[in-house]
Amino acid sequence: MKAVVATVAVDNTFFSFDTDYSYIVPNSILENAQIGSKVSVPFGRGDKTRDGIIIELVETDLEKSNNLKKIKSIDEKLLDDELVKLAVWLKERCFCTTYDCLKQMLPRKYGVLKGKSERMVRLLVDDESELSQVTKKQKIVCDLLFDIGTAGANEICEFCSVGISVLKNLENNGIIEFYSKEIYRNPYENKEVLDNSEILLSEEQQKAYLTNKNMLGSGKSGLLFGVTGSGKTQIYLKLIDDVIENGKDVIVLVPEIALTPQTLSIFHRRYGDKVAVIHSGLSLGERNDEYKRIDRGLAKIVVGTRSAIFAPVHNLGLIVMDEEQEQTYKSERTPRYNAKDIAKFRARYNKAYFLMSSATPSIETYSNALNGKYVLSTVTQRYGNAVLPNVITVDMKNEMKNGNKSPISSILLQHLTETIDNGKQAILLINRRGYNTFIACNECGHVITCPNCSISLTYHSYNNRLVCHYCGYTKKLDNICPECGSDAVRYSGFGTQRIEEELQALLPDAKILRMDADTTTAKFSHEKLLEQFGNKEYNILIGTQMVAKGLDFEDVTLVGVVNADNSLYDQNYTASERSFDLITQVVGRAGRRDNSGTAIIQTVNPQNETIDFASHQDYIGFYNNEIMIRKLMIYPPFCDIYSATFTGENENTVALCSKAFFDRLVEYNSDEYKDIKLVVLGPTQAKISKINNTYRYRLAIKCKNSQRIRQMITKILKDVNKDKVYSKVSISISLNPPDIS
Ligand SMILES: Nc1ncnc2c1ncn2[C@@H]1O[C@H](COP(=O)(O)OP(=O)(O)OP(=O)(O)O)[C@@H](O)[C@H]1O
Ligand SMILES: [Zn+2]
Repeated sequence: MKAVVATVAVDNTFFSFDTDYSYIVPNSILENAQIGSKVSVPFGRGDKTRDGIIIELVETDLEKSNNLKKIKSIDEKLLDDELVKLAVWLKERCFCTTYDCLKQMLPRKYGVLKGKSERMVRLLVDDESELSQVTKKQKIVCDLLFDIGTAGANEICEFCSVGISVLKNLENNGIIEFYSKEIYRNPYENKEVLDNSEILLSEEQQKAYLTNKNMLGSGKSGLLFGVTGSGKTQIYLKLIDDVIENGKDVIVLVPEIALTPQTLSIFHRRYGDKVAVIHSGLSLGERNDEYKRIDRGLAKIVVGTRSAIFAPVHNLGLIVMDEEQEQTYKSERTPRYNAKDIAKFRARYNKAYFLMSSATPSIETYSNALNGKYVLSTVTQRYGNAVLPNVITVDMKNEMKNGNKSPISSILLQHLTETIDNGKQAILLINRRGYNTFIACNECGHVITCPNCSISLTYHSYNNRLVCHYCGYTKKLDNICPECGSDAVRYSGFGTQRIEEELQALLPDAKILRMDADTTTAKFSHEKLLEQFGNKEYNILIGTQMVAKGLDFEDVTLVGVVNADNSLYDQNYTASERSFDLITQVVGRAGRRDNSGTAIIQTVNPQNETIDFASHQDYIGFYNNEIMIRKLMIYPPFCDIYSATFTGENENTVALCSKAFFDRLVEYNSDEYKDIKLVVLGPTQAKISKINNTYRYRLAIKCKNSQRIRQMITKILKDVNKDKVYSKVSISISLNPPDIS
């Protein structure tokens, strides 16, 4: 006698115990059992019912399967074979359970919900480790929000079977917040196609387009590298036209939906209701609707953030990743995947093509393009008559010497005045929000920091409070030093609010728009503010990095970087790359049409190489310099880095846990895993050693990523997890994270 045995990924199991669970498929449901089917299974000693997904089906002898439990009931097939294979592949790389991976692809899990709610809820914390004190019910709510970003308050109560008081308590603890949904303009309002005119490419654009067109159907990856304003969007729109014409589906990934309203509207105008949009601002109901439209083939083009890479398209032909260098493509939550790796997997599986696009590609990507792993296409000129802006670097040390104490140099002020007089617009980048960014006691030198985090507090003028940008702690402003009691507390450092105030004093008639996390608390107010700026209701837009990228405004002729030094001295190996990217991108916002543009970069280090390369928009120069440093110091792409982060409420236990991990690592590496070459950095306190009363330690392993090393790390994790002493420490492993400090 034969029996069919299913391998089932079961919900809510622990990584340390995760194996593949086998169940007998009873004859009564055999007909419906498929890979990707949702099932209910008995689990554990009490045989409690759990959800699961079938990931494999095999026929065996009945005797061999005698002691197996039986599947209780079966539901519809929720996932294509492709996505199930992807989950299994991902699980092997992300140190989590198969179900953790499947969950990324299972929006229909929430499919029972109907209706839209106006009152929305979103998380205020980024990391699960910050949730150590929540109740069981609160945890269910947080897990849901971690999965999907935001949801309606009613939806959450219904879905998690909790009362509104659970949400209220989470709100009181600063873990979630309520917001009204009205501010968000429904992207699907405008469903008709408004503009499907043929795109006429310039000669250079055409060449890049043809290179990529040749790659359709190859299963491979490519890089479209073109200076800011070179029309990369136009090139991939034309590719998308081709793919759609061939009856295939497209996924377009963007770094953040709220910051790319312009890109989104191009897609809506061109493809109408063939576009599905997936991002974390959708309610459960909306998300569910979008997945249905994709699944049924009504939507052919999925535009979305990182998680849209898991969209259930059935006939994938092309994946485009816009601004491929952005860190948002790397998930720092379980499963800690990089959307790029998923894109490569899906391109290979479907014989589709994966195209990355950027004016400032990541060092790894450009290196892969040079060594032939990716197909490289390049656009060196701006489209039409537009030229790259003229760049002026201002040495702020001289400004000081000449008696100008303002954060706005005289040259920048003069250009701002001229720009406004000419009826044009300016964008100013300032990297910090708030008013003063540094508060210390003149008497004893004490720096005022957050009581919950190892972070200095920022002064916000609008509510006259000190605020922690990590945990949201706030405190009323007073001038008394908490350490020595003197009233000599002084405020320094410039944030966006301070710059706004200074500018308004210098240019009383100017209409100034400030955009940062404080002015855009409602997620989609970005869109509205940008629209107002586009309608020329303002002369100057000032903001944090959210004003630096992707914007395409005809009348912006001046760009200013108020303090180019802010991000340069970060301890991370990616620091120069990030500064170069930010400065190049913001400079690239000026003079994108017929008007020539000017960019003014203020710095106290005019000799700094990164600033110099960025001011010339010299990516190749920057790359050649940076790749040498990476090679010398052995950093990616010359190695891979696994970083392990240890977090918990008791600092001593966290430190000991990181040490235990380290000891195991050394032990295994000198014995069973002797063949693996690696270098360990740490363990040490993380640069931000405490967030929301949770202590953080770090360890980094430089190595060559392989199945062997993943096996070794898995073994160490299981060992350490089994030790009860460390049961309250959570360990997360991430491959090549942008931040290892
Ligand atoms: N072939 C074309 N026909 C008409 N307009 C074009 C063409 N190519 C580019 N443009 C216009 O030039 C401007 C810049 O193009 P686009 O925004 O695509 O550049 P980009 O390379 O994506 O820039 P960035 O990297 O700075 O975001 C846009 O307003 C776009 O409409
Ligand atoms: Zn804090």
